[in-house]
Amino acid sequence: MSASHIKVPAAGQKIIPGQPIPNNPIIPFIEGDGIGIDITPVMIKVIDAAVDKAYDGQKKIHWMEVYAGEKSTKLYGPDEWLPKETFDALKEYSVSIKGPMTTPVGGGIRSLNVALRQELDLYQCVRPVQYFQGVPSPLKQPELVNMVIFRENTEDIYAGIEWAAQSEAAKKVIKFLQDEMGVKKIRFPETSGIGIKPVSIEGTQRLVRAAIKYAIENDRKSLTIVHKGNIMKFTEGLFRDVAYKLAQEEFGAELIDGGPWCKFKNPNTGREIIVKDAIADAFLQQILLRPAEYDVIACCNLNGDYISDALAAQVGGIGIAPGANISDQYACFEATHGTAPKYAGQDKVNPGSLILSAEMMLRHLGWKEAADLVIHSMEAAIADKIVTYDFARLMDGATEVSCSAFGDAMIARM
Ligand SMILES: NC(=O)C1=CN([C@@H]2O[C@H](COP(=O)(O)OP(=O)(O)OC[C@H]3O[C@@H](n4cnc5c(N)ncnc54)[C@H](OP(=O)(O)O)[C@@H]3O)[C@@H](O)[C@H]2O)C=CC1
Ligand SMILES: O=C(O)CCC(=O)C(=O)O
Ligand SMILES: [Mg+2]
Repeated sequence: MSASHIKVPAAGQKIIPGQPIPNNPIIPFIEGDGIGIDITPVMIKVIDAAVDKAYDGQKKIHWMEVYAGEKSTKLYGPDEWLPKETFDALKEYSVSIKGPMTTPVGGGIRSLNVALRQELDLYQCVRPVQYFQGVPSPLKQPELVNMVIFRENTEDIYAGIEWAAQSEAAKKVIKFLQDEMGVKKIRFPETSGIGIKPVSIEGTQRLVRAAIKYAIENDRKSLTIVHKGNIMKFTEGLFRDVAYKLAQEEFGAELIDGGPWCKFKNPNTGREIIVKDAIADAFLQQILLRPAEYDVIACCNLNGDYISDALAAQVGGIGIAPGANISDQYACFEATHGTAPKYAGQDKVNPGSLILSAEMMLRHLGWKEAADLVIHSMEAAIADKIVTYDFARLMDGATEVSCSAFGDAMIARM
């Protein structure tokens, strides 16, 4: 067994699900690879300042570093990408935040990000996409973009069940498909890699249920089920059908003009919530041309990955796109973007995405006042045109500042 490297902060208290949030919670964080080294300390500094200011020193997060990715291999040993004590800490302390982690393309290790989501069963990937006044955008009316993506986070082709072309395993699977399943459509069976796309009724139900509850609690006007069910009938098509059925059976939605669209009244506000669907390719053009028509989005894992970055681009890019991975017990907050390796260690990139992920975390803890301060100070810095390179290159008259200076500009405006 490898040595322990996690130092538990002496003064903090554990968050225990179902119990009130202590004033001094211990929050584990993973610094992350690549630009993790730049954005994570800035996020911590900004969040500490917001909490201190909002609660006059009465509340304080006790950050506890836990290790994954490249940093972990240096501490624990060359093959220790996700040590057991990291998993254990993320579970034990229940609310955490992480920087991005590298996944090599083609070969090498499988995604540590995906492994974490699977191991903790963080089945909801929640990514709000909203416009901040003054942010550069390719849209004429970016203020019309206000969506929240609920991406299924544990299933789909993203789960990484696949076999390399020409491997014994791929040959075996292809032979099984041909001999026992009557499959005749594999165009080049000798040289095909094979991937499996599991999409389940339970997995879809729990994700869509969470999305609809969110729509109710936040008085949103519609839920759009985004899928490619015309082509992948028994996976993406299943996702669509199960989502509609759940809206009807659990939330009392009634068909509109014979369906499949349906609607129900928000029990809290009496406002109608429309449940509709869109095929993923057409959806990607609609969100550019008619963003106001979309609100809460529910989709399978891979579609959610693509939609997240595409939508982020409409309101400033992935430098400012936050996210949360949530289960019924645990929550692990993380930016939408990756490790942007060419910028690593340059104190250059936008820390906004991770800061806004932490802002979601503050709201999750019920620390609304501190979360509001984060939003207001970011809006104020952007309004003063003090921005990192990604915004500066698209804005007239902007002052380009470093990653850490942007954090300081936020703190100065709290
Ligand atoms: N959850 C996670 O941990 C994720 C991990 N990854 C991993 O990250 C690695 C790199 O992936 P890659 O495809 O390059 O995608 P990245 O998201 O890392 O970066 C793509 C581009 O997005 C822009 N960008 C990203 N982050 C920021 C930021 N904070 N501020 C400003 N601009 C930013 C940059 O654009 P520009 O060049 O125009 O300046 C960058 O080159 C891969 O190994 C991938 O698997 C990817 C996504 C999520
Ligand atoms: O795990 C990775 O490397 C990529 C993950 C990703 O792009 C995402 O979850 O949005
Ligand atoms: Mg992605």
